[in-house]
Amino acid sequence: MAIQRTLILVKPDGVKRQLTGVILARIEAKGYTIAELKQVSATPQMLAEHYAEHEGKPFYQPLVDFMLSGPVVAIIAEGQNVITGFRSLAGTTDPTTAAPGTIRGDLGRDWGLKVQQNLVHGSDSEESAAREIGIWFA
Ligand SMILES: Nc1ncnc2c1ncn2[C@@H]1O[C@H](COP(=O)(O)OP(=O)(O)OP(=O)(O)O)[C@@H](O)[C@H]1O
Repeated sequence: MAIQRTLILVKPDGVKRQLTGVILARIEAKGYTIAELKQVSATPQMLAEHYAEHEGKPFYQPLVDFMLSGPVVAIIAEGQNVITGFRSLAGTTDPTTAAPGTIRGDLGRDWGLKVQQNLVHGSDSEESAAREIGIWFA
């Protein structure tokens, strides 16, 4: 498997809870390289592109509003199988049931939080990674 690049976001809940460093440490400890890193305030236009596949779903607008609620940290990570590997490191979408040992499983808290407050995003395919890197690192 060739070296891949993926787009990772530390979502506004992760930034507000000051977990950016912990999340970066887990990415680096896995052996992935941080190729690019920046804090960004997303725009509605960026989020419309990023979440285009979810447009029309009931959670779409709450998700967009949440992603506009504070800065995010955008990361390009590189490594062998990093696309699938990071999603495995992140854990399943819902932090309340994500496995221990994963970012969402260990750091997601049951505060009656919404599913969208799941700390991180990671691209799900090479096509998504290329598209999303274009949005966040235009
Ligand atoms: N049922 C839901 N209710 C509220 N928010 C949701 C729901 N399903 C998904 N989301 C939000 O939309 C995001 C994108 O959904 P998707 O199904 O692509 O999840 P994912 O692949 O686990 O997460 P991501 O793409 O952010 O890494 C999720 O990370 C979550 O923040």
